[in-house]
Amino acid sequence: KEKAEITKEQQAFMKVIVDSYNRHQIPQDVTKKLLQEQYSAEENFILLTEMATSQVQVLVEFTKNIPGFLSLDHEDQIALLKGSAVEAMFLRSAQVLSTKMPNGHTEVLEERIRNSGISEEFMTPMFNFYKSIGKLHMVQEEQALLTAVTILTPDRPFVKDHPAVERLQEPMLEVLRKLCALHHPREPQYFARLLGRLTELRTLNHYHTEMLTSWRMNDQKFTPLLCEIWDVQ
Ligand SMILES: CC(C)NC(=O)n1c(-c2ccccc2)cc2c1CN(S(=O)(=O)c1cccs1)CC2
Repeated sequence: KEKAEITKEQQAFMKVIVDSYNRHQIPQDVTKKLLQEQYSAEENFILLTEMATSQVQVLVEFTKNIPGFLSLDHEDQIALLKGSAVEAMFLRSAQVLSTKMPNGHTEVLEERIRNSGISEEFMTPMFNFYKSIGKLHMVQEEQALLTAVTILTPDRPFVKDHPAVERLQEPMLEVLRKLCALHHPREPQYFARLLGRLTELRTLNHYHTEMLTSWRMNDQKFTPLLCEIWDVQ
């Protein structure tokens, strides 16, 4: 019985992460811009650059609030951020798309993303991922914890102290497991399905690297922050 109950300290721990997750939303005006009048592919690209840049800023703030993160080795902190930035961006994108929007808005948003200079071959895996996340109907706490679990993945490139990262990720996974049981009582495999999405997310890293090189061809500009976090230029 006690295995299923979320303890008092787990509640407090989760509250810190969920509050931080909710506090660091992407400014609605940026998403609103994507929904306004017709844009050219170039303008859509610039809007996505703006959104992705602001999401990285939000990601850094959220990560700093993860209990214990700031006591990790500083170089490992950077390695975790850089290693998870693209996955966190796709996870956030999926969450934005799966949030209830006024009818028609999701389609417009999809249209803008499809017409932003991203080659067709990356659209399919990207939108498949968005759909597979949408089908899970995650509650906010699950979204926040899944993002924190993604950031605290010990086997990122250049991470030196794996055990220290595992020690932070484990309690997150434990709370996430209990949350899944609590919010999806009729789906005993829900937690496993959630973690399965993280595997799908990793494949998007590869597509993203390919996207970047294809963009480099027709000299699309990124912001200094995106270049820094993605190791481009
Ligand atoms: C919410 C934010 C984080 N999402 C976002 O910026 N999106 C979204 C997106 C998805 C659903 C709703 C709203 C937007 C689709 C794509 C991106 C960014 N990337 S990118 O970072 O590779 C990029 C390419 C060119 C410049 S930046 C490309 C694909």
